[in-house]
Amino acid sequence: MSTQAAPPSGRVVTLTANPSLDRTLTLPGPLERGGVVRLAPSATEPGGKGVNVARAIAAAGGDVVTVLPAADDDPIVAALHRLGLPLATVPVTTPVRTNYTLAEPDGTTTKLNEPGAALDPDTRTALAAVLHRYAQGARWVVLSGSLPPGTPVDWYADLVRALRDTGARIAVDTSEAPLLALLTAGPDAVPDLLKPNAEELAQLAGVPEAELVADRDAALAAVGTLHERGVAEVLLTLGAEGALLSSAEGVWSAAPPPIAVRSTVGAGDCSLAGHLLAHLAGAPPAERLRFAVAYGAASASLPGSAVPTPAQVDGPAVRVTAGLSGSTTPPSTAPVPAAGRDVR
Ligand SMILES: O=P(O)(O)OC[C@@]1(O)O[C@H](CO)[C@@H](O)[C@@H]1O
Repeated sequence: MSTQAAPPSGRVVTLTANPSLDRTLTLPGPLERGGVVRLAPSATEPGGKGVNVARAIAAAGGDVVTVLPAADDDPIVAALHRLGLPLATVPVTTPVRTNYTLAEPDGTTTKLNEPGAALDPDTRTALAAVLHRYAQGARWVVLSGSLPPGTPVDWYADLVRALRDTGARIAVDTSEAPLLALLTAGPDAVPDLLKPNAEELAQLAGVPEAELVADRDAALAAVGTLHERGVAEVLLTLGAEGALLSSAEGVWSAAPPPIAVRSTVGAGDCSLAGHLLAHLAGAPPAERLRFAVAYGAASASLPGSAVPTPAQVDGPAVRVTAGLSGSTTPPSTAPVPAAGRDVR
């Protein structure tokens, strides 16, 4: 169990352009395709990557606002109100998608994500305006998750450019075409922090995912290609293998404590939240990584898309190493926990 040395200071604003209601189906045994499965009662939680980041930050007492498209009477709005999460919605006429998680007893997590409804150009413009307004004076803006169908793949790049005059740092966690578009959009569209997982980095670097997970030098070389494109800080989450943080200040790697994995959904989002909470508390890079891994592990040990409270996060249990094979960095005054495979 761990608490931060200082409380998080400053606002975080997250955007979830393609939010979801996450329905977790808990299977009594291994999935048998073609059979009838009698489920335990299932739970539904508000989700989408930016929503999860915001929930974890709010649970730690951080100042956070989450921006999303949703009708006022959409169940996700009521669910977020119940959690007390400050939100700014742009109204739409289509319901928020439902994403399904199949959770098997051995911790295997299978995700079935609906595409979500398309956003019309006016809604996109309104989302960008709301985001810009809340970003004024914020410390971080987080752009997370897939883009709804039909959204130009370079929309995140446009948002990064538009947000620059707010002075907020910008973190991005996305995948596939939007991630590629972001990294090829030019130097004025580069985020301050990128949080790929091994699969995403492998796609970007053209290297097999297994190689990145097994070989830290290969992972570091691939991360280097992101720095070459101007990304200042990279948080590479490696599921059960921990994570790596790289910036001009150096490189740190961290291994999570052994945990019983219940659901890896949202573990990557919680890792990003842990990093941001540590940054807001003034923690140095090694501690930011410690918090990232500790939060990811705590998330993976919880069911469904649940996010941990600080009391569930065990920072000192995370082994942080300076460099790839250097000496272990003991916890400073700050703490936190880490992850199973980070399923999108
Ligand atoms: O379809 P996307 O936007 O890539 O991911 C959506 C999603 O899988 O991400 C979160 C976990 O990271 C879940 O809450 C949500 O269902």
